[in-house]
Amino acid sequence: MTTRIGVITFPGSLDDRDAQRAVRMAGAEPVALWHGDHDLQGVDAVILPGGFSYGDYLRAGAIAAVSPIMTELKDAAGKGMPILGICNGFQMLVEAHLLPGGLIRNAHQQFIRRDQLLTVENADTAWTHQFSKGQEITIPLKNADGGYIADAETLARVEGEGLVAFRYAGVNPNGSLDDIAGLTNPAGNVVGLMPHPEHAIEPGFGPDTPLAMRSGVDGLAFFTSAVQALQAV
Ligand SMILES: NC(=O)CC[C@H](N)C(=O)O
Repeated sequence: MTTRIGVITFPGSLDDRDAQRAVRMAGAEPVALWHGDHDLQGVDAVILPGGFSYGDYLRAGAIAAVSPIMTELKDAAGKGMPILGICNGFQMLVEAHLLPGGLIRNAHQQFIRRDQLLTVENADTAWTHQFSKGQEITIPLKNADGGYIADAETLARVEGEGLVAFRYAGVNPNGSLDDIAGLTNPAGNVVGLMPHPEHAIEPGFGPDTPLAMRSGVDGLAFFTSAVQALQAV
């Protein structure tokens, strides 16, 4: 049976089409979902895409986190559905308390765009199991509000329970605590990260370092991991 992965579009989403394309390239059927509907259309997994939902008013992701479809999304998350939040989608997941902590303005106060080296810290989630722990991958980063924060107690829990999915390697581009670039929930079905795997799925369209040095396709395994996990059920 075809795996169907929904991508929710919010007012101000930018990367929903790119996420749909990544789903298609991973061998699944993308399903366009709308933030204002109370309906996940029976999909097997959901992606919250990057962008500037609601213009990043209040805080990035804060208004999207209380939009109608989040009721159904939270319910599905609790039942184990694979959910991936990319950049603005990661911001939504923390604002919706599906992942712990918060995301604030980059420490240097600038929007940043760079090809970012990451270390895979948790390869035991629905979206990362085709990687191996300690693997280094390059994924594009482009945001203004990527600084990860958490109080001491939350950070100790995040580290102690192995909820760090990705860390920035080489440089910390935004002042994130413990170099945290992405998180998983304890069950491993909900994953969020600031970099954009959907922009690194095809040679020539990914990170802009010489292709001889880097494949530019490190992002594809996020999507094929979820498809494989769902097809194994
Ligand atoms: N690329 C994005 O998704 C941007 C996310 C968010 N609006 C920020 O600037 O931090």
